[in-house]
Amino acid sequence: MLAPVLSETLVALDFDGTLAPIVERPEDARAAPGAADVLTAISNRVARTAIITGRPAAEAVRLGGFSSVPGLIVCGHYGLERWSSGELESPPHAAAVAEARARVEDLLRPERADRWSGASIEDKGHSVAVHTRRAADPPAALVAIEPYVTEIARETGLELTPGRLVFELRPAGVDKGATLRELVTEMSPSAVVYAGDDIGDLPAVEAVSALRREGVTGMVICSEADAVVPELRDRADLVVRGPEGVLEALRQLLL
Ligand SMILES: O=P(O)(O)OC[C@H]1O[C@H](O[C@H]2O[C@H](CO)[C@@H](O)[C@H](O)[C@H]2O)[C@H](O)[C@@H](O)[C@@H]1O
Repeated sequence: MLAPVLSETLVALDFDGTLAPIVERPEDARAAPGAADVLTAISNRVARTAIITGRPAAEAVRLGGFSSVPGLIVCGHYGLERWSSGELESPPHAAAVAEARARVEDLLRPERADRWSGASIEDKGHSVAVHTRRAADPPAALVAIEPYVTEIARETGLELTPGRLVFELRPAGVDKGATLRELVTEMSPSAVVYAGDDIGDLPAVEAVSALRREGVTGMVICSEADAVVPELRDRADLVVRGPEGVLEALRQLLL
């Protein structure tokens, strides 16, 4: 399907769960073995390769080992930041994030945290994430903490974004769909491939559907990581087993 337009294709990829296996501690995540080589091979054949991630852009480059992938664009914080050719564009931090961080730190004090004991904060600068993967009962801890982080989001004017055993508090108005659209506007590709695994990837999947209606060839790859997001799996053209499966699908595109 893509072979005739491969050189005019934009390949956009999520990071955690798609290029990097899910691990217990966010700081321990690394791209699957061979990921940088596959991205290099892809970049040499397509119009553009991009990563669109909830991570800070420079962190995704570092954890992935992607600094020398030719022409790679990394859109961090869902598109708030952009890294390319070693240069990072990043707006000033929103003041509301500092307030949210203090409120979350308070929530996680041991004397308040009985129902989400083991939950941890990830301070991402432009946003704050609350993870429950290391709680005794991670899904129950996520449910228990939800009303409290919802209240923090409401009071600080930040957006609450759910993910894999995580809630993120981040500036509103940016999502992976809008960011994918921006890249398409800049590059006018004939085809778009998007690979993701989580709820935060759904706006990009929606953007691919809209692009198809406009005549752009689209392909969605769903990475089934440690859990499945049915709305994503049901809309995917290809469902693969985690980052290893994503890399294999990308290799197949080159054949
Ligand atoms: O858009 P992504 O690249 O998928 O990033 C989304 C969030 O991923 C990270 O959290 C997830 O992966 C962690 C490491 O495997 C895992 O421990 C956690 O449970 C997952 O939710 C990252 O920590 C967040 O900052 C990203 O926004």
